[in-house]
Amino acid sequence: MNTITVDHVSKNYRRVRTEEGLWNSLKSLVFRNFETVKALENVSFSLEQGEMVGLIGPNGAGKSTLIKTLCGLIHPSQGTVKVFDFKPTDKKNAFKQQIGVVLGQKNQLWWDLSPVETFKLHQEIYNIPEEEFNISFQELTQLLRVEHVLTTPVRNLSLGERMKCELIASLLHRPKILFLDEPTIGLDIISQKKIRSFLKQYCVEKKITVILTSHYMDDIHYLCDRVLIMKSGTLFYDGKLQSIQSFISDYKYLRFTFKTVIPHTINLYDQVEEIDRQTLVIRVASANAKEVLQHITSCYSVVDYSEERIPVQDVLEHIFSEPNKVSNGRDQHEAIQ
Ligand SMILES: Nc1ncnc2c1ncn2[C@@H]1O[C@H](COP(=O)(O)OP(=O)(O)OP(=O)(O)O)[C@@H](O)[C@H]1O
Repeated sequence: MNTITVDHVSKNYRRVRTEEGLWNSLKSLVFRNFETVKALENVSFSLEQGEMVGLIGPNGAGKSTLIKTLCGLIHPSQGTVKVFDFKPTDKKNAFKQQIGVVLGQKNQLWWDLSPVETFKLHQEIYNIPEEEFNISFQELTQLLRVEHVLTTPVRNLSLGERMKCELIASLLHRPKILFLDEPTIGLDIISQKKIRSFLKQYCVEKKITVILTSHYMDDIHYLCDRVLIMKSGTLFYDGKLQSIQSFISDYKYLRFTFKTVIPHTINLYDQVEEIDRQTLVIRVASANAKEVLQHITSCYSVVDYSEERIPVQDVLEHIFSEPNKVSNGRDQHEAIQ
């Protein structure tokens, strides 16, 4: 069953455009020039119950706009969004009960209250029965190991402790969908790992549908099989994370291990990715790979050779820096058909 259906959604913002200079700034107080920003353009996809999906893209790609549209915070300019059977912008209480939101850069915890006081407030807001609240509270605080900070004012908590409490606040009412916008931002590696493994364990067990926005690819790798890549407001790619490596077919990585130290005479071709005493990894255009391979193996003493998959990070860099070329489908391969 689909929990989220986004059907040909576009969102345009109108914003004031001011020209440079004092005179133009003054003039714009009276005569306003507006420009339209296409933050989302014809975006369609659907998610099934329990799917964990990574939403990635460069700055300004439209990720936050999409999350806000799904939460009902903004109206789409065109198209429809359905979350279960709800239209998010109707903001029905029954809809709000189904979603949890964590925005890494914004607090939902009250700064001067302790976490437990905010959790009690959430109990009131979401009308959570006492017994249900106690069970969720125990389970979440134990899993995230925050029992020792529950009565400390939020302003005195570390970033990691605060983020764990943010997660608890968003899950106490047992939502079926969780929107996570940069949940590990600014955390040290150990705290990032703890939050990731908690999310994996908890969300898989409870079959919670998760949309995760993160600039840390480790989060996406660990938690999401499927990724939605946004670029300039369009859904550029929708498919398995592993499949994006085959997205770039125009170059390859070749790894050579030489019998002796790499000779100075060697032509390093397109690009050296890694070079050590006896090891060389080069990035070559796929069309030239065979010729390069033949040349190196015939001219030099190579003891080992392999073709390597292009790291996901490099594929993304390539996608983000390329001029827009939309591949809007379930998977790159499906999209092209
Ligand atoms: N309230 C707004 N009014 C006008 N333009 C906006 C508004 N909010 C966002 N935009 C514009 O819409 C585009 C998409 O912005 P959005 O915040 O959705 O991108 P994003 O992918 O979340 O970026 P980031 O990774 O930097 O958070 C950007 O060009 C942004 O300047």
